[in-house]
Amino acid sequence: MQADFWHRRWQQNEIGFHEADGNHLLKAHIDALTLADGARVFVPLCGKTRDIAWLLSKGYSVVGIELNESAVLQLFGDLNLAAKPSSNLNKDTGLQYFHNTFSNGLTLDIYQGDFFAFHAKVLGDIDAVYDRGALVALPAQMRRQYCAHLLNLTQSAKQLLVCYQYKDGLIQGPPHSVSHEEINSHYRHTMHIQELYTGRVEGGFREKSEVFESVYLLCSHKN
Ligand SMILES: C[S@@+](CC[C@H](N)C(=O)[O-])C[C@H]1O[C@@H](n2cnc3c(N)ncnc32)[C@H](O)[C@@H]1O
Repeated sequence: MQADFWHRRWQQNEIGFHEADGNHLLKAHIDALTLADGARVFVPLCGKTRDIAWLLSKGYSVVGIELNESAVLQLFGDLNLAAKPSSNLNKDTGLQYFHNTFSNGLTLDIYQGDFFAFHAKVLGDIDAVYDRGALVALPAQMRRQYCAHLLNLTQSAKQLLVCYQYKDGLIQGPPHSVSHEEINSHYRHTMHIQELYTGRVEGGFREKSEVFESVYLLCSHKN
């Protein structure tokens, strides 16, 4: 059901969530993640986000997962890279794998398929998570499962999380409104949650101006 919704969006090119210049909050707050050169950043539900190009340009490797094949092909096309799946469907997960190693040694690994079928051993080691448009893309009943799976997959890696908030019924999600309280309820047991920024979304969404965006830094209690 959910999958059909997203495949239709991509097929009909209804991708208003895609930002031609990437996300300004990532650029403003990346330093909060204190990443080492060459760090590997996981971008769940990545679409064809230009944030991947930006992360690569800053010297980070990127691993992403995206449901829709056309989105993955467009992502590689936008990066002027050949998009050839490296192997057939992974038998355990049903995921296709697209890979590129750049001349500077950075890597881009994109898995195409269902995030909920992704395994920690396929993902490998990562240093941080960047979630923009992933948690907020999912309906309320899936968000708890998403957060639990994300923590599991990434062994509670530190995370930069971008969320939107608006009054009930102002617009029809996605993006869904995800409150600070809800983020606490998903992550506080495992992660320390720091709100780095909240402000109005410039230009609003669908002609509604009362929409706010927030950035959170999540760090495991263990670190
Ligand atoms: C709102 S878009 C955000 C994309 C990207 N993060 C961005 O900021 O442009 C959500 C994306 O999640 C993908 N998606 C939805 N459910 C998914 C799932 N279960 N597994 C993998 N990707 C999924 C959709 O196809 C869509 O491209």
